[in-house]
Amino acid sequence: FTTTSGRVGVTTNARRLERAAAASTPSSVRGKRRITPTAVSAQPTEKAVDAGKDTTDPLLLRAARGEKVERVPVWMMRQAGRHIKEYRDLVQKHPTFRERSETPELSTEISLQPWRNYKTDGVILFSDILTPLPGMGIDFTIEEKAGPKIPPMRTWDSMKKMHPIDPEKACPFVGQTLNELRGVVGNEATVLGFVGCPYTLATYMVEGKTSKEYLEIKKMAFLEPKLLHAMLKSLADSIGDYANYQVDSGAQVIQVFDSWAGHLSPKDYDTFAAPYQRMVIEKIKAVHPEVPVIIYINKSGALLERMATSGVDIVSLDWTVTVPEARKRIGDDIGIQGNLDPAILHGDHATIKERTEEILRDGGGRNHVMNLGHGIDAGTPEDNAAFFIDTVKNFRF
Ligand SMILES: Cc1c2[nH]c(c1CCC(=O)O)Cc1[nH]c(c(CCC(=O)O)c1C)Cc1[nH]c(c(CCC(=O)O)c1C)Cc1[nH]c(c(C)c1CCC(=O)O)C2
Repeated sequence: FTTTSGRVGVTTNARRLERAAAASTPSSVRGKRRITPTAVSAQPTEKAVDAGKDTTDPLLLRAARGEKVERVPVWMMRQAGRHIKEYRDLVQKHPTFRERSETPELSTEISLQPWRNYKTDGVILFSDILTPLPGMGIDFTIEEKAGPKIPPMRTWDSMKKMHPIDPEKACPFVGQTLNELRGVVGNEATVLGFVGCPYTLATYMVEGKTSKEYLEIKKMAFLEPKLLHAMLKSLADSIGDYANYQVDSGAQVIQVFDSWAGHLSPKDYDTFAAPYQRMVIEKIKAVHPEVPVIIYINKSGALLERMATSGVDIVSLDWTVTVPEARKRIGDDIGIQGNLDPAILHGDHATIKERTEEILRDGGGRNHVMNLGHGIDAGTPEDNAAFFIDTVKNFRF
């Protein structure tokens, strides 16, 4: 694949768009594009599509397209949620995660909290990677302490209840929230949608909960690979449709999380994770070639080259590699997101500033979106999160 070419900015973007256009059938597919009722007022999406490079578009969106920008944009993974006191107060009144994430008024308010408090360049939908599962016939609950719970699916019989998603029917609250967010933030920030990739979703379905060793899904991979492949394929089809529904409803960038794929050996990653990531990404690019896609995997230091060839526009780094190391390995043409260790936000301001600016200098201000290397820790002082965002916004080369 491509290595350092020295071509940056608009040229890179033009090439990306060419590649994306070649991989799709724009007019016929767009003609059939599903415009949902909630998407009707989301006009800016259409404008961005048609205008291509539009300087009135928000900073993060332009940077994610590979355009030259006036400063590096910044947001934080898992920024909406538990590290914010306003959110924890809201949890008292609305105790279940599903209520908070499936009621548009609540999820809109929670999505906006970090934007109002810190003026982040990105506003991410408050939801979860598991949110679309009931729409595929798989129910889940989230226990505040223990996390997600799903009746484990380990047999062909358990697969019988799985069916393709109809996102508009299954998750209208997601469409409404995204549409509302676009209306509120206008061009002042970029609205991000997100999905979980099939392998990571399957870890929750097969294990039934969060896991450390992933032994049940690995047993399935080695004892009943056909069953796991059937599950992953079914997930990929639905998740691709669900991601497109988010874009139709107003999401301007999509981040795909394959958080736990870093636990696989290279051979198993290539067998059980990569092909299904690609199916999701191709499904998005076939309908929305202009929408930047970001991929995140935890403990992904060994996987950078594989992530860069998944069809995405941006590789989100965890903190186990430096930006220059990543650049050497994946070239200058692809975007990089990250990669401050979230634990550094527990440090003092001098340390936060030093480590943040080091990454910004390493990123060179091109094809770079500043972020953490994983989600913000729940115990992070809000003042430190604010200081991190300000540090990035005040930095100049
Ligand atoms: C705790 C948990 C949930 N769901 C999940 C967990 C992790 C459990 C584990 O370690 O195995 C699974 C999950 N959810 C999300 C991911 C991918 C990101 C990652 O690697 O952390 C993963 C792996 C995205 C998310 N999950 C959530 C968002 C919200 C948007 C954001 O702020 O980024 C995203 C992108 C929100 C979420 N999701 C959940 C809660 C209770 C909350 C809100 C409170 C909070 O934890 O901040 C349930």
